[in-house]
Amino acid sequence: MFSLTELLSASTHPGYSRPCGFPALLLTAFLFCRIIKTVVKTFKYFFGVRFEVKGLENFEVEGPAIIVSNHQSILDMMGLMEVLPDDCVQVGKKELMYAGTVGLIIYLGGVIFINRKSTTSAKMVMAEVAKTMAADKVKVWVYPEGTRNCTGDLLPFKKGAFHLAVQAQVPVIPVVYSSFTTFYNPKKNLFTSGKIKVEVLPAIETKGLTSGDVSDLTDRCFRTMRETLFRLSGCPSEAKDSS
Ligand SMILES: CCCCCCCCCCCCCCCC(=O)SCCNC(=O)CCNC(=O)[C@H](O)C(C)(C)COP(=O)(O)OP(=O)(O)OC[C@H]1O[C@@H](n2cnc3c(N)ncnc32)[C@H](O)[C@@H]1OP(=O)(O)O
Ligand SMILES: CCCCCCCC/C=C\CCCCCCCC(=O)OC[C@@H](O)COP(=O)(O)O
Repeated sequence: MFSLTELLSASTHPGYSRPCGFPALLLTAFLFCRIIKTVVKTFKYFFGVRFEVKGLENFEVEGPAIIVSNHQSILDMMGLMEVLPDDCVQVGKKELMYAGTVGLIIYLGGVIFINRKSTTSAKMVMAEVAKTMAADKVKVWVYPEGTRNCTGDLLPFKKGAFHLAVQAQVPVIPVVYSSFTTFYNPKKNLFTSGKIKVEVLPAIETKGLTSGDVSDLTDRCFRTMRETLFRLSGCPSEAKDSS
């Protein structure tokens, strides 16, 4: 079994054999994230983006948790830094690691890389995270849509985050960002000034749940987050449901 620290350094290598010392990497990642957070939190003033955050107290669960949120664009990185708990790492696609300096920074920031093209490999990495996140006392942030989506609605959720929560028997904390559609053009990556509402929702417990409950848990989170997305974006859910 590997500690999350080892996994962070080895998750991109088959067999996870790269050895690593005491939690230096994890601690470095947390420290690094704090610095990144401080820097990125200033970006909003240059970009004219405002954040209105509610429900931060819902992060205050005892021990680790899985955080799931909607993922619309690169702008989410600003939104992420507005609320990111200090003891949290993200799950990201492995391609990001090869993105030059940004890749290196993300790597040092503690991102757990998965291969989306190989369910078996992604499941293996996540199973290791499930085993070790309690010992390492970390929260893990997953984008359950599995890709960026700026349509004003949610894509169907992938199940990895929810398997992870059930395997680790830790709560799921949904976080919802209002739609960027009114001020962001994803094709041109252009945006005007705008306000993003963020809501951290109450934790959903998974104690006692088994793999047979994962689909229901996924649906429950999806419905709650979709309702919240429509509410925060000021768009009536009835209209969306009938489309
Ligand atoms: C300069 C600044 C620097 C800053 C430095 C600091 C950090 C700065 C922030 C960086 C931030 C990065 C942000 C990255 C943002 C992305 O990279 S988002 C993209 C990557 N993330 C994801 O894809 C996560 C979501 N995806 C999943 O969870 C997917 O389920 C997986 C694990 C990838 C698998 O993919 P899939 O096969 O397409 O998915 P799915 O249909 O859910 O599963 C297939 C089957 O396997 C089962 N299954 C899935 N997962 C599991 C599992 N874990 N265990 C058992 N069974 C499973 C399912 O139940 C399903 O079976 P059935 O229920 O249908 O029978
Ligand atoms: C355009 C202005 C941008 C302002 C915000 C700058 C914030 C900078 C903070 C950190 C930058 C480095 C982190 C980059 C992480 C990129 C995360 C991302 O969005 O990856 C895409 C991935 O999820 C899904 O990929 P696809 O949608 O499937 O392909």
